[in-house]
Amino acid sequence: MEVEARARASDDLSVSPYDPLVIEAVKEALSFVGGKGASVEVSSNIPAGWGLKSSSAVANAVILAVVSAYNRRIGLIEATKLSVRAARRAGVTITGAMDDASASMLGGLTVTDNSKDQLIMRIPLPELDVAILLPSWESSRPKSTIDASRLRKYSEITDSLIEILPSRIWEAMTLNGLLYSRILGYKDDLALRAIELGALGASLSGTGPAIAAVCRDCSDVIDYWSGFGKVMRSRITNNPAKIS
Ligand SMILES: Nc1ncnc2c1ncn2[C@@H]1O[C@H](COP(=O)(O)OP(=O)(O)O)[C@@H](O)[C@H]1O
Ligand SMILES: O=C(O)C1=C[C@@H](OP(=O)(O)O)[C@@H](O)[C@H](O)C1
Repeated sequence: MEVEARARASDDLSVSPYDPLVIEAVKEALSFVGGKGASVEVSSNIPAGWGLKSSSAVANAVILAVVSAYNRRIGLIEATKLSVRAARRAGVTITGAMDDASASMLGGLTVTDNSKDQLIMRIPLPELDVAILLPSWESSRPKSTIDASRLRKYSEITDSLIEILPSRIWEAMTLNGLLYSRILGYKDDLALRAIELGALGASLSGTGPAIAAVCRDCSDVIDYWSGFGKVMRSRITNNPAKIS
């Protein structure tokens, strides 16, 4: 799944689609390069508002495109920090989501402290098969519908799963997903069924409602999940964001 942003330096600001996050990301990049304006177009095949952190990928792509339109260079971690700031300003995140933004920017698995916008570790992953289900009875949800203060009450438990990394990544994914499904009121039976069908890990994705499974071969999970909504197939990547 990919986001592409094309940018041209200009004297004013024009963005397509016209979206608060895209505007905030352009502004962050302009303030980094000291530029006046940019014309930016974004295209993405990541469904927005399903827990797949489409916003991190969009903000990352916009930052890199605008910086490069001004013929400037930026480190990927610094670019991620600008992207997180844009996401906070646009109100599309609870914590800033440095975890998701850095994973999208750097590839692989990243562990972060979102309260400090700090990258703690990056772990390369086997480039396994991934199934994603958008359940037909659910719909996309804005982040503002989530009670962040209630989620924070579980942070000791979710943080404890970091201790089983890097050896037990898929188990941590599954346990984290079970807990978040329960807290946020989603059914967890389809993730559990994926485990029974051979997935290494299966879980609510982010704050949902999408569900994701990681497998050596997700064909059986995809056949089963197809009866419950739209299934997308992807692959884990360790590749960083590309500037071309
Ligand atoms: N293709 C896109 N073009 C422009 N903005 C997008 C696009 N996809 C996502 N976004 C931005 O990301 C936001 C959704 O992100 P978010 O609420 O974090 O949901 P999720 O992480 O579940 O995808 C949208 O409101 C929009 O600001
Ligand atoms: O907004 C946030 O701070 C977060 C949202 C979640 O992602 P989604 O937006 O994809 O649900 C989650 O994965 C991430 O760790 C933190």
